[in-house]
Order: sequence, then structure tokens, then C-alpha cells
Amino acid sequence: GVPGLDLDPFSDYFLTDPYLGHAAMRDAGPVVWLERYGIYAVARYKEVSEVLANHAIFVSSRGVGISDFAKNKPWRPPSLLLEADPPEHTEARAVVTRIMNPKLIRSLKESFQAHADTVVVEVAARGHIDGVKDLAERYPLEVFPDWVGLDKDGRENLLPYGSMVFNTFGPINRLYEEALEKGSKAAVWIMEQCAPGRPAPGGFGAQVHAEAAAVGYTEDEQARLLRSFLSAGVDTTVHGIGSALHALAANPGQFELLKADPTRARATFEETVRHAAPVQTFFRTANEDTQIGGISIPEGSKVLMFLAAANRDPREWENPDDFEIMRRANGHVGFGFGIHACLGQMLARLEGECVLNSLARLVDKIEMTGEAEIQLNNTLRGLERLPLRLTPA
Ligand code: HEM
Ligand SMILES: CC(C)Cc1ccc(C(=O)O)cc1
Repeated sequence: GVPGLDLDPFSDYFLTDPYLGHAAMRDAGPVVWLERYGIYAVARYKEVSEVLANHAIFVSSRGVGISDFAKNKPWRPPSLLLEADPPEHTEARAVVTRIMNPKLIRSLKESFQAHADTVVVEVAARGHIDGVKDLAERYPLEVFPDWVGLDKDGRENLLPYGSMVFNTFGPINRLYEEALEKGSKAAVWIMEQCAPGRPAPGGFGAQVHAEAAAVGYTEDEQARLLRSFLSAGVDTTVHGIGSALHALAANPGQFELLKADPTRARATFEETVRHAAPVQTFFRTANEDTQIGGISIPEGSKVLMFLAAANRDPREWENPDDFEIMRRANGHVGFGFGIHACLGQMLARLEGECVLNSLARLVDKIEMTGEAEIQLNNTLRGLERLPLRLTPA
């Protein structure tokens, strides 16, 4: 039978340091049973990839959190992308990829890089900073809302809303309840911003609405489509950039390699997404009786995929726990894989690359001046605080 483990992947203890738990699950077998929640878990690269690829059996429309939408009404109307299966999912994705494509990214590169230089020059001159508040949060919160076309006022709602969305994929624990309390107020502003006609003309938001309207989406569907981007587009990049700063401060040799060739910024961010996995886990639901690694998985089972564990699976990676910007990180599952693979990964890479490229050219040293503090979240891994000293180049 399936090996059972008693670990709680949503406990503060596990979320603070998940790596021993990851190894225990990987070593226990291709799939394990987490008794505490009555869910299956896959932590090896091979099985995580297989579950992500097999979207017909391991479906998203029953929710990508622990709650099964076939049994319990979701706390918010389901996403047309994340919580949909083909054919509805295919159509929604086609609408968005008409806008979110390499041409768009090329058009943003110059302004995104210029802004990163401005911010990095400023924080480097300050010397002592909190890498989270002063850089990892500041940069995405300045470039992303302008690109979408959101109001100038109220942007402080974006992080608590995203934090709520990600916490609600987990069980109803303290993190879930605290996030729901903080996020509910933010949700009012988010939904106002998603309404057709609200985003600034010409921005990404208005373009999503126009493309969705063009294929007959109702106003509610147009709003929900844009909601996906306000849900997924901020906390993730904030944690990606924060984790990159942390990794570079903790590995000075890697920062020297980056400074030697600032075009390595792109590969540095990719290795960060592999190594830190800002999105640690989420679920699929077995839509029929099936099996994983020879173990029977009954219809209705929730399967928790540990992307972070797959990205450090020694069966797939050499020195998996080492942060190595020169390695070939492609193939990692930090942005997912298959039909639901991250729709914003090009934008995320652009944001990460721009900040790290600025750091490489404008900063000579990046040093920890105290302990990094983890921000606990049922799904995301990122920092609450990162005390740094930057020395200008
Ligand atoms: C480092 C930053 C990011 C990481 C690690 C990340 C990770 C992921 C992952 C793992 C998925 C797959 C979810 C699944 O398979 O159910 C995903 C989907 C998605 N991401 Fe990202 N993401 C990031 C940034 C962004 C940004 C900046 C945006 C928007 C601008 C975005 C928008 C989306 C959307 C809309 C989906 C749903 C796609 C679908 O279901 O077809 N993400 N992301
Ligand atoms: C890693 C994913 C779970 C991030 C994410 C969150 C929310 C949405 C949405 O469509 O609301 C899409 C993607």
C-alpha cells in the first residue's frame, strides 16, 4: 500500500523549514499519503511532472486548493483559467495569449529596466535597507499596477489580496483565517479595479477586457479574467525577487559571477525560481480512479504537488540544494508545466532580470546584516524581512 506520513505541510514548523519534510516524502516513495489531511502527495520531479501533464485525469476545475469544488462551494467565483479545464480553459488562455506574448514583453523591457536602475541607485545610496520592503516589494508594486492600468490609490490592497488567494489553497488554519480577515477588505478594491471600463485605456487591463468582450465574454467573465492577474501577478514576483536577493547575499561567489556578466541576470532569476520556488505547492483532484507509481488513487482524491521538492530532487538535479547561477535550470517546475503553465512567466522573468541586472551593474557588495525572516503562507515561500547592506559600485 501507499506509505503514510504524519507530517503537516501547512504547519508553521514545516513552512519555516520544509526541506527535511521534502526529503522524507521523496524518499518514502513516488506517492505518499498524508494522514493528517487525507490527501496524497507527490514530491519527486518525475511524479510531479506526470501529474501536471495529465490534466484530463488530475483536473483543475475541482479547485487547486485542498477544497473540492465538486463538494464545497469556493469562497470566490472560480477562476476562468486556474480553476478551469479544457475546453473552457483553452478559450480563456487563447484570449490572454493574444496580449501576453513576446511582443508585449519586448515593448516593456526598456522602461522596466530604466525603472529598476532608478530604484537600485536609490537603495544602494542608502546602504542599509530592508530588501523586502525597499526593493522586492517596491519594484513590482511600481511597475505592475501602472502596466495593468490600476488606480494610483489603493495599490496597498494588492499584497493582502494575493496573500489571501494563496493562503486559501490550504486548510482552514490560522494562516488561512488571518489572511481572509486582512484580504476581504482588499477584495473590494480588487473587484472594483477589475470591472470593465475601470482600468486605464490602453493598459493590459483594458486589453484583457476588450479581447474577452470580442469573444462574447460577459462583463462578469471579463472582470474575472482580469482578476486572475491581480491574484497571481504580485506576491509571486515579490517573493521571487526577495529570494534572489537573499540567495545572492548568502552566496557572494554567485554575486561575483553575476557582476562579471550582468546578462547572467536572466539565468540568475531562473535558478532562483528553481531553488526557492516562490509557489511551493498546490493541488489537483483525481476526476476518476487512477494510479500514480503503481499506487491506486480513487476518484475524488486530492493530490498535493510539491514543486519545491521536485525542484530539489537529487534524482533530477546535481547538487540540488546549491544556488548555482551557471547551471541549466530549465525544466524546473517552478512555473508549473503543461496547459496551466504560468501565463505571466515572461513578465515575471522580465521583472526579475531587470532588478538583478541593475544590481549587477550598480552594486559592488550585497551583505546580510541580520537574520532573514520568512513570511509564512500556506502556498507561497518568501521573506517578511531581509536586512541588507548594499555597497554602490
Ligand atoms: C516568480 C513569479 C511566478 C511564479 C513562481 C508563478 C508560478 C505559477 C505556477 C506554478 C502556475 C501553475 C498553476 C497550475 O498549474 O495550476 C502559474 C499559473 C499562472 N500564473 Fe504564474 N507565477 C509567477 C508570476 C506570475 C505573474 C507575474 C502573473 C501575471 C502577470 C502570473 C499569472 C498566472 C496565471 C494567470 C496563471 C494561471 C494559468 C492557467 O491556469 O492556465 N504568474 N503561475
Ligand atoms: C501558482 C498559481 C496558483 C497562481 C495563480 C493564482 C490565482 C490565479 C487566478 O486565476 O485567480 C491564477 C494563478
